[in-house]
Amino acid sequence: MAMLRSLMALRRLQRLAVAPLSFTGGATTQVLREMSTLPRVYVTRQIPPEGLRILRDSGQVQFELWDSDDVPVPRNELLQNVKGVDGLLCVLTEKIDAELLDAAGPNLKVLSTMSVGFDHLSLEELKKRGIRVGYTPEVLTDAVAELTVALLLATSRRLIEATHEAKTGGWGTWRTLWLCGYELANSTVGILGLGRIGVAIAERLAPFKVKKFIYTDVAPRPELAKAINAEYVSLDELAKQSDFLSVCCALTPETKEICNKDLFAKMKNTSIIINTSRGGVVNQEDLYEALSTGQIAGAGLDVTVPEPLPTSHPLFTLKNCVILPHIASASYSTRNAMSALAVNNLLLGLRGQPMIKELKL
Ligand SMILES: O=CC(=O)O
Repeated sequence: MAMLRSLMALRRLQRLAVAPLSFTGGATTQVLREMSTLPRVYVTRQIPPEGLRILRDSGQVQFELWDSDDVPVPRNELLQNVKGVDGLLCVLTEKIDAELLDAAGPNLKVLSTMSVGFDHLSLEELKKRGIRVGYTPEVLTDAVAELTVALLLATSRRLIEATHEAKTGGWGTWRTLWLCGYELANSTVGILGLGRIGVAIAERLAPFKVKKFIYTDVAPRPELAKAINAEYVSLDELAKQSDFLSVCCALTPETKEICNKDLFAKMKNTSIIINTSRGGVVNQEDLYEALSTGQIAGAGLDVTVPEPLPTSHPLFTLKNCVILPHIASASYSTRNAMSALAVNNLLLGLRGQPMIKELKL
């Protein structure tokens, strides 16, 4: 009888433990923390339903989540909410640094970020503490490549300017050179940082009759380059030869502001730069100068510093600069796949098993 009672109590506990808790620090949360022995997880954002379902159905953890997608968890609350957790699932708006890891304390074993980029994580601090890190590459490659092509065409064929003119009375008679842009046919496309995403972009651009693909990286990547018949060149040559320069590299100390006035000075005045990696790779003051003086023809940016870019930023005043609010991976299927992968990485990590996608620290 006693055994039956404890079994029933355990079942009840498990049900409670896997219910999503959107209250932070309330009495209910406190009671559940005290009752359950399952590993504790904090999720810093309301994640897409696929990931949430896996987390909820796993029965493996008790979790709390910041129940909003519109407002990131304030830093102070985050520091409070991570106290004592075993696992943390974050998105790219959270800075995971020594202060946060100290606030979490020694129980934290696994961090899973719902992003391919990891420049918001202090890898050194994570490594020092023996915390394993999961991330979400590959599942977003198609979406990012697709958006990059869309942004490239919107910029090179001046689509945003054109719809604005059509809507606001600028559309007069058909004119021979009005709203002319640059075409991909017979062009040279340069890729700064050749990885899966760079290859996927090139594969999509090739049918537009691109003449040549070139790329640069820390070293040649012959296996990847072979797939798209791309030639390895220096950064200087990349700047000089590219009609379209697609920035696809990770943000690291080496690539920080690698697109600066020296690089823009080497580019053709008919060239277009597209950045779907991280805003920090581009020096925005130098970019403004290059665009406003006609040193280069246009820029398409999905990423900026800071994000959101203030509406008063000078780059917003330029017709030849198309700015998107960091949406490269924003398709329903991809964001769901990212959330599922992030949750599975977390659960596997907490079980001490290899993650599906784990960063080597
Ligand atoms: O920018 C998006 C990501 O890193 O996933």
